[in-house]
Amino acid sequence: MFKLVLIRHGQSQWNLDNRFSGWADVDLTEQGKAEAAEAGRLLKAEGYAFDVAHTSVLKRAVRTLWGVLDGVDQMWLPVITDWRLNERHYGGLTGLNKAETAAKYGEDQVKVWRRSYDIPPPPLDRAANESVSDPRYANLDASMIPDTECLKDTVDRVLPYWHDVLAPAIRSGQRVVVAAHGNSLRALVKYLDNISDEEITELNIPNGVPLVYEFDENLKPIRHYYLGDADAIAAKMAAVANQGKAK
Ligand SMILES: O=C(O)[C@@H](CO)OP(=O)(O)O
Repeated sequence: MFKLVLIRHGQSQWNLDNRFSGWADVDLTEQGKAEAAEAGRLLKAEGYAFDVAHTSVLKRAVRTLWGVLDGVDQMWLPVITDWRLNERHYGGLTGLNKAETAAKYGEDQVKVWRRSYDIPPPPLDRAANESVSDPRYANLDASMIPDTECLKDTVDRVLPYWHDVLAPAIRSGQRVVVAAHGNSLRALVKYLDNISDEEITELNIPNGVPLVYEFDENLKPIRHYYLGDADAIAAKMAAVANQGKAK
């Protein structure tokens, strides 16, 4: 049996401010750092240790990974950062307040932008897209840098990472931890659990909670579960869903 541990970053400043984040490189709040540390403690208490760690090129995920690695006392572990694990690009919504956007365009429209499988938010103008000149993406062909993404677009970049990097590592026996984002993890989980385009609209991933996948020898998922208090996790998931309400 193979195992994989996924974790969405802890609370970020823009999660707290209820702003669309996407590729904006916002940091964790103190609560977010505490969530990462708690996740590390939980993993240590449950006997987890890893051989390799993967994360995005965004500091909220990187710093969450640091908290996890500190908790399991493996800060020496190889860490691979890759843009393909980044949050979904939120296009022209980046930086806007979610509740204000819902008040302006309606909650249904905001749910379409947040959770529909194949309808992207309005794109950024290329000239306003700071990622194009950001050195962290310098090795990427400019045509690969999105101006917006729907979940399907995110699936299209996350799945090659799964097939080319993560799955071979797991199959070779490596114990892998991945610290990423709400929507890059939704993209991966959609594939792993064969979730339909309709059902994925209702899936929300909580901040800073380890999500364990167990696979058979063909890397077919046997089961998955979050580590931690079930009621607290359910409340965190509901809070994510409710961020799109006008209030
Ligand atoms: O703002 C974002 O980038 C994401 C994750 O924080 O939000 P949402 O849950 O609205 O897709």
